[in-house]
Amino acid sequence: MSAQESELFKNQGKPVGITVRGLTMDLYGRRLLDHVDLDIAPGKINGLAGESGSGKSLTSMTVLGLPPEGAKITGSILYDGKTELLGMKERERNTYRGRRISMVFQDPTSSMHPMLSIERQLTDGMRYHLHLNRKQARKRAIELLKLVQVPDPENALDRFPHQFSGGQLQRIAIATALSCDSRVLIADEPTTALDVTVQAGILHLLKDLNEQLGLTIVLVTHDLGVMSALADTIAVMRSGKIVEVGPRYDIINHPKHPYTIDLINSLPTRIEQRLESEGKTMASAEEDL
Ligand SMILES: Nc1ncnc2c1ncn2[C@@H]1O[C@H](COP(=O)(O)OP(=O)(O)OP(=O)(O)O)[C@@H](O)[C@H]1O
Repeated sequence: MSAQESELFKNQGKPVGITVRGLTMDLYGRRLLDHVDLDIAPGKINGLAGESGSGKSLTSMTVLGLPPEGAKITGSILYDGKTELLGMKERERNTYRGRRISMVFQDPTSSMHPMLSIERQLTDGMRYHLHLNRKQARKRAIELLKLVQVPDPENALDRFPHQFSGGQLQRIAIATALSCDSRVLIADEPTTALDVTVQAGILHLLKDLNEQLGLTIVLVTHDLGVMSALADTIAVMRSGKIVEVGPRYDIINHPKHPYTIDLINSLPTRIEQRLESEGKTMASAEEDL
């Protein structure tokens, strides 16, 4: 089933954006984020790039509402142009985390309990947030697994995380992230741990969810190859700051900041080698998506 055919996300209203302004974070006397301005555009795939340690995950986790303990944070994070998330009371924040904004990680098992069935992983959130009974939650879980194209959903619900491949688990993690109708999905290195064919399947799924459901996606990755295949816009981070932002084409083809130029220059060999091993070119890989 394609995302368009799913009944799950009907009546969701328009896509939602998030506006980050002047986001600054200090922890143990160290400045980790420095006046980050970021427009997460509604219904778009918003890329956030930069090498390891540049602050991508800290920015994402703060937007999700899970900054590190003890961090001093200033600035503004506006949900849908009107609701200030920063400084919101924890109880209210909880209704945004997982219900409006969700996240998937590089390692899908990091957000799963190894001893709980896929049904429990998928339905706990819905039962708590959406107040569904077990039967209703199971029905919705089956729909969600169909949406992310996990084969034989009924059977899958009775199994455990270790019985699935990395790619299938990432699909299940995406289904869980969307289980309570989130309108913004932050995908932090969602394909980094997967081999290249499985990677293409997950990227395809994210694009489908974005286009068909109007899901706003923040795609966080150091891999500009993944970025160039998927993102509408790219923001480049370095040392806790955004150094360059623009449409994907401009950033990939006409980068201005020396750091972005270095990132791009380190890209072609890696990507081309990877695609060549599959008998593909960059252009054909994009057509595949
Ligand atoms: N909980 C924490 N306590 C202290 N420092 C932290 C914490 N989390 C991140 N940092 C530091 O903040 C900086 C940015 O880290 P962050 O994880 O956001 O980078 P990143 O760009 O996402 O890289 P990676 O892809 O490796 O996660 C790094 O220097 C990191 O060491």
